[in-house]
Amino acid sequence: MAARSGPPAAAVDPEAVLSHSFPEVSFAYDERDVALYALGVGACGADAIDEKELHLVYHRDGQPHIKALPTFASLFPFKNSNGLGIVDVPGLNFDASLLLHGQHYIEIYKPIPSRANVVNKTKIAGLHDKGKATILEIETTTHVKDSGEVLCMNRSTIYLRGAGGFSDPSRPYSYASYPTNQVSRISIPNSAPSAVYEDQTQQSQALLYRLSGDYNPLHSDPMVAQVAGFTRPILHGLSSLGFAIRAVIKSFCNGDPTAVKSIFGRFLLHVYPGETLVTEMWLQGQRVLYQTKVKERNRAVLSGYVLLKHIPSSLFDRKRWGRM
Ligand SMILES: CCCCCCC[C@@H](O)CC(=O)SCCNC(=O)CCNC(=O)[C@H](O)C(C)(C)COP(=O)(O)OP(=O)(O)OC[C@H]1O[C@@H](n2cnc3c(N)ncnc32)[C@H](O)[C@@H]1OP(=O)(O)O
Repeated sequence: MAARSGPPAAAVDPEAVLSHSFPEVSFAYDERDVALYALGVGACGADAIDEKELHLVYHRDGQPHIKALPTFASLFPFKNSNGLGIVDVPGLNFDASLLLHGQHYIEIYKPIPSRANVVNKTKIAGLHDKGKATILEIETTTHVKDSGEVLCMNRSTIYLRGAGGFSDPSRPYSYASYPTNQVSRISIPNSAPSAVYEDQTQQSQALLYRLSGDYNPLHSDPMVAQVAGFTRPILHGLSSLGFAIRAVIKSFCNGDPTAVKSIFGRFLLHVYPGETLVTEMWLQGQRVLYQTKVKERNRAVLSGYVLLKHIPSSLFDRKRWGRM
């Protein structure tokens, strides 16, 4: 994504932003993309023959195709033109070097195939003036090109630091086209988590993850990271989300990536590649609440929930015995 030069002009014209329509975008992906993504979110990172994860990166001849993680779908919005497709939105002036990913929501309607020709339809789903920042929400629905079957929907919440203050502070502008309770910040239970999963990110994690399609230099260029206020390049929010959702799938779905219906995550703080992610999880009916902390700094960096299609029967016993 190219940064605009100079400070943002009086930042946002909501009418112009909301009337923008995005072009449809077609693209294809295959198993190589699916496997590369899985490595970028740590699959088999601790054990190259992990029986709950090898199917995410490899399949032997005669076996079914490798399986796509549900969060593989989070890459689809990055196929939109001009990076994220937001650089050219009229009436939206912002400094791209200050952009952060704030939240992400995914609905999965069909298991994500390991290869497909697909089409993105994108629209603006939200715009909020937070004074010091503007929040822009982009919704991308992806369907299979030939059949028209709808696969998934991504709603990306983008936090544009320094671009707010375009409305009356006593009645700040806020628009959303969806029920906001889908993505409200979750409260972490006081009880002990049902499961805890620890994962080590690699120093090269962001350099590997970017090859899946988010080439924002914030994650690779030390100078750009410094301008954005970080001591060094930070990990993509969607890579951290991928780590957390892998933890849920391993802990509650016996490694089956098709068991997930929807996913929500709020990025609370940046992660530096090389840090250790500890994901605590609480099973509440079909929902798994989670919170991911960076072990080295003991800070929460991500929290949210995963809605499962059903509670796997193997969990009934484990639930009875409490903590896994
Ligand atoms: C199409 C695909 C698009 C995807 C684009 C992504 C491109 C990627 O390359 C970019 C990345 O991956 S960046 C890395 C991942 N993200 C991060 O590391 C951000 C971590 N979070 C933060 O730093 C702070 O929460 C921060 C800075 C976000 C907010 O902190 P503060 O400024 O201190 O905010 P605060 O004063 O607490 O709150 C102000 C108002 O904003 C709301 N808010 C806060 N954090 C939010 C968040 N994470 N997401 C959404 N909204 C958020 C608050 O609720 C508050 O609003 P209100 O006053 O109405 O309650």
